[in-house]
Amino acid sequence: MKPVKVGICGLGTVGSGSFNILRNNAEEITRRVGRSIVIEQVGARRDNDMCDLTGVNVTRDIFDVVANPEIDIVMELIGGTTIAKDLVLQAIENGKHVVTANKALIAEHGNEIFAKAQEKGVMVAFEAAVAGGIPIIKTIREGLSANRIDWLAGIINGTGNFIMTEMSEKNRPFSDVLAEAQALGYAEADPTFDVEGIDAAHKLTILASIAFGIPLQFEKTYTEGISKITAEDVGFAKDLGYSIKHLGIARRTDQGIELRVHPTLISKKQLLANVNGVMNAVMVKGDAVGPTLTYGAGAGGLPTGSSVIADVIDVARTLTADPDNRVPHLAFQANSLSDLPVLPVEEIESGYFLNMSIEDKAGVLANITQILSKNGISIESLIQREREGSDLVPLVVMTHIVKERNMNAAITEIEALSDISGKVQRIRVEHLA
Ligand SMILES: NC(=O)C1=CN([C@@H]2O[C@H](COP(=O)(O)OP(=O)(O)OC[C@H]3O[C@@H](n4cnc5c(N)ncnc54)[C@H](O)[C@@H]3O)[C@@H](O)[C@H]2O)C=CC1
Ligand SMILES: N[C@@H](CC=O)C(=O)O
Ligand code: NA
Repeated sequence: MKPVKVGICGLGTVGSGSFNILRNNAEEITRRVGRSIVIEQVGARRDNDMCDLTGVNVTRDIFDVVANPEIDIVMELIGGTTIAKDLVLQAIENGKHVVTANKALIAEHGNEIFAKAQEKGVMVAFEAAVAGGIPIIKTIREGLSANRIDWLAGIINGTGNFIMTEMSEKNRPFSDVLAEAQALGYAEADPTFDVEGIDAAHKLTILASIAFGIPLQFEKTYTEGISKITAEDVGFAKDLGYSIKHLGIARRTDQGIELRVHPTLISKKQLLANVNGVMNAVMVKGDAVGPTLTYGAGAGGLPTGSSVIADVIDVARTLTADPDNRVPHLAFQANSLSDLPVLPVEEIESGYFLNMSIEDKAGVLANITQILSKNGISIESLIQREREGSDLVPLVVMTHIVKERNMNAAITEIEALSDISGKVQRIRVEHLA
């Protein structure tokens, strides 16, 4: 059989990892596909020392790749949402299948891209876009397709988890760990995407769409990063039996879909609480299967390349299939997507960990508990400690589950008390059962 011909656009961390996997595992891949997959052309601004480009047709203009009539599959590995969007739309227009690792592109422009791909009868595959090397898209879209998915929750940013782990286990400064994550190729081109939760929000947007059959709605995803978490928060959480993890959570409720990314306290007994470093893990709860957990490297050239090339293989195997019989891009048939609303964050329900600095005098604690009770919030546990050399002492309150709106009202009232210094630190708590 004729070989399948691919064109690689972008030869950075993921591009070079994918290039080397295709080269090094060529024989295994041919045995799996039934024909070989060859690199017809590479579009790169510059060569990459990690790749032996001897004999490879290299162009400095990535649009040469999408125009190349020999190429069946275009791999978009440049990142960003401007040139990458033009490139992918042009590839589709030219009848090429596309494999991408670009979560920002899929989360923000996927609805348009998939509509165009459907019109043209081509596939756009994006396993590498969520949780790097973990086959989570395939797991939800195919492995769990018999289930009504109730919720999913995951550690879906490797850089953030690496930073949190190194800071809490080795007391390393934030900026050092971030610099190391960048050197290792884990971070986004703009690392605030990792640190402020934007990258995780892109990924959660995609996961929620394929789990619940809703259009991609990145702009409605509630997003908080890890930058405001202090060593004191981590210490108190530990004393209470919890770890703080940056989670993406998507949950179906009677009112709609909760879609949120934020630091979260989870019991140390949860498997997720023990996912450290660059590793990612996603729990998915289906009505038939119950809870499942998928775990693996969330970033890095070879792990991410593993997902990119798995997609290339999938596309190569189904090149000749009738487009109507392929797995739909968003797991559900495009004309069967649901208009379930994404809930505003005030409507979500959660437990809360509150950490505040209060004056060490009679009556303050009573005022705080009264405000909480007035807003329908019941306390699960409470820690008050001395702080050496200060009249202000930390007070930590853990609450039972309550609506975010009630918690907002209580925090506003507490912050207005004269015996409270500064803001109340609020971290949500999840029990994931
Ligand atoms: N690094 C990682 O672990 C992961 C990255 N991703 C995604 O994969 C994509 C690529 O990321 P990385 O490989 O980390 O980035 P990178 O910055 O290492 O590589 C991107 C490459 O594309 C090239 N490039 C950009 N614009 C170009 C243009 N117009 N013409 C030619 N070359 C161009 C750059 O020169 C660079 O070599 C991004 O969408 C990223 O979000 C997804 C999962 C994991
Ligand atoms: N910057 C991302 C890369 C993979 O998606 C991360 O750290 O998870
Ligand atoms: Na993946």
